[in-house]
Amino acid sequence: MKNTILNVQSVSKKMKKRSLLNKVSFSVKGGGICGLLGPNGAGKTTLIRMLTGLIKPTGGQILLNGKNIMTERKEALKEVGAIVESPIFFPYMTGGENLHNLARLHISSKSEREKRVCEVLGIVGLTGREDDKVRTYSLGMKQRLGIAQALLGDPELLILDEPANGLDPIGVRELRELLFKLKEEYGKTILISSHLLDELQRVCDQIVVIREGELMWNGDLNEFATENQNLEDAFVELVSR
Ligand SMILES: Nc1ncnc2c1ncn2[C@@H]1O[C@H](COP(=O)(O)OP(=O)(O)OP(=O)(O)O)[C@@H](O)[C@H]1O
Repeated sequence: MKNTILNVQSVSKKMKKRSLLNKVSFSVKGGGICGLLGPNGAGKTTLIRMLTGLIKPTGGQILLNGKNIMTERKEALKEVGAIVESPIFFPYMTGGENLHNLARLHISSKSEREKRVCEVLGIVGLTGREDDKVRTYSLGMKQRLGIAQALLGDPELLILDEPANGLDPIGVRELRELLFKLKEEYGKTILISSHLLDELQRVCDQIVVIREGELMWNGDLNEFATENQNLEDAFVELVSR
């Protein structure tokens, strides 16, 4: 039985008396890829911002690999690496320099830092391009550099908010292959939010759907999208009810 890496327990967020999320609960087991779906304004980014410690829930609990994000914040946040909205870089620095800068937050020893930067460049397929300035990178390369940044601290859970947005078909395929590699070779657990439902259907084991801040579905992809109904049809039917 695999450990639960992400446990969202009755999480709510209210802002200015408005309910953005209302008692949302679900969990994600280790080594799985979970798709977070919902129409525009459903609350996906709000949830992701809470899972990465950028904002606080107004109710409920979030456990990252068993650590409570509110009471054990530092330890809990070590378990997660994320790209929220777009990855942030210094465009006039090289990909390698961007990674080295960020690695200082995670690793104090210079030689260990250099080793980890080399490793993450290899994982995301950017070895050989680390001395090029980020402004010369394609969007696909920038997304992979963003994933390399998220991997620096070797987190159990990777959270990617709409990582495939704007990528061409080759970039989408490379991202897909990278996600499989992270899951299968490195044992990472991945939570991915996207509106590209065909793509989610190819990569996910689990699906979570929210609408207007409410949990609509949580379960195996194969239970949600059956042989007769693809993910897009099942999603549209669910959120149109
Ligand atoms: N700081 C804020 N103050 C008030 N309302 C907010 C704030 N941030 C987000 N919202 C509202 O919360 C709701 C959920 O927004 P959120 O960005 O989480 O949705 P989403 O599911 O990520 O949407 P999309 O698919 O369009 O990215 C929206 O109605 C949004 O207008």
